[in-house]
Amino acid sequence: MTSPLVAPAAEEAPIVIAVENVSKRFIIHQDKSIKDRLLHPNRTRKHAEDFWALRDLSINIDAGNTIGLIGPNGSGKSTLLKVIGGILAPTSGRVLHRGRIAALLELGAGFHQDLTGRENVYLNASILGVSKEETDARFDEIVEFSGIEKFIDTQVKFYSSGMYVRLAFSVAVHCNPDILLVDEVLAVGDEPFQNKCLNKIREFQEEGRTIIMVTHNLSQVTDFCTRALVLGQGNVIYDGAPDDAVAILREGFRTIEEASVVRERLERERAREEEAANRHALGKITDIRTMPSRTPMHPGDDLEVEVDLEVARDFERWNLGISLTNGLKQMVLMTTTSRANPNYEPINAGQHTIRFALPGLILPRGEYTVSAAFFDETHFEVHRLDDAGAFLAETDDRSAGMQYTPAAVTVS
Ligand SMILES: Nc1ncnc2c1ncn2[C@@H]1O[C@H](COP(=O)(O)OP(=O)(O)OP(=O)(O)O)[C@@H](O)[C@H]1O
Repeated sequence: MTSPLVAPAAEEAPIVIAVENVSKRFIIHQDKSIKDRLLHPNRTRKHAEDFWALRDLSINIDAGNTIGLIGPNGSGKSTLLKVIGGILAPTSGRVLHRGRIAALLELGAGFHQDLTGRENVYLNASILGVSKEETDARFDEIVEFSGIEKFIDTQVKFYSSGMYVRLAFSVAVHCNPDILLVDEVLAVGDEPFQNKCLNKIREFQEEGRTIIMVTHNLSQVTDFCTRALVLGQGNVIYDGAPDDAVAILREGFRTIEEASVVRERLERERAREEEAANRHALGKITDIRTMPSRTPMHPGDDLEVEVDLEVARDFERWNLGISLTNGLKQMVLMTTTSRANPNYEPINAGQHTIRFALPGLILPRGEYTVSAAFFDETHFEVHRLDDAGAFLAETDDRSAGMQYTPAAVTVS
């Protein structure tokens, strides 16, 4: 059973729940096959089989964390939560905890069917260790939060599942728990109530309380949890960052080995992203200016493009490309420093302006923009700036399309 942790921990966030080598066995009774029954008619119709819902789990949970327990159906989430809450005894191992636990587990658990909502509030609160006087003081708040004032004196057997959850959640959160255990039950409430509960959970987080939630709503895990455990066949197959836990679950992995393959891949991806972010920080295109020899431009006019570049280190080899795009988002021309001048110089850390001269452009009528991208020695795109420096081109309409030419015609 769950027992109080004895020695207070010295570190800042003490361990409030310690699951130590917990296993849970259920005995499943199954009907025997027809053959078995014919061969042994006098024996019982059922045979018992051991089923291990939890297999030697050890988990420490620090105060102030919000833990998401996720995993496929039947992976042991609810069983683990019940063992932590002291509702189920582990077959072996033990759970230690510090502080008051409020558990919102199975629908209606802890509620007595023949008692009214009011009576159940007192019953539930007393199970959570709250005195009658304290419950008296909080009663109105509990009922108001639940939003079921009209039914508070009705026997709970007439409640809808949503009404149960409203009252049970309200009692649990108003009993000042240090640790709140929430099973999927919240999904039963309507959306406004779910939001109210989630806001309450946020409040609890800010107050430094510990929350463990079982949910199939994976966005709740990434939005709310500071840590997530993925269970698979009674084992913890992942314990760590909520984003990774969700990725592992989404990819359908069920064993520790399979999950570790994904974890390694995620770590590699993260390292690559980090490296890319570091490299992106090395250069920035801050401005692009276009200077046509005439505005609007006419066929045969020259265009100058200036790109302001700021780099955080020296670059021996580098490249900067510009492209002209028309109003249909088609690239009509591109060039780079390496194309325009294969012998261009290295650049030092600091500010630079790169000038491109584009003489004698013959552009169809329309609006154009310029994009620029800066590449390092490995051709990695450090930074790009799209669709800056707009300018207009004008023609005498002697031709149309992707090209302009001053078309002439004779008829013979
Ligand atoms: N009282 C019980 N008797 C026998 N088997 C049980 C009992 N409670 C749970 N189990 C079995 O233990 C396994 C784990 O169940 P549990 O409810 O913990 O899973 P879960 O991960 O919460 O699943 P779900 O996502 O479907 O809620 C299941 O195979 C279930 O059938």
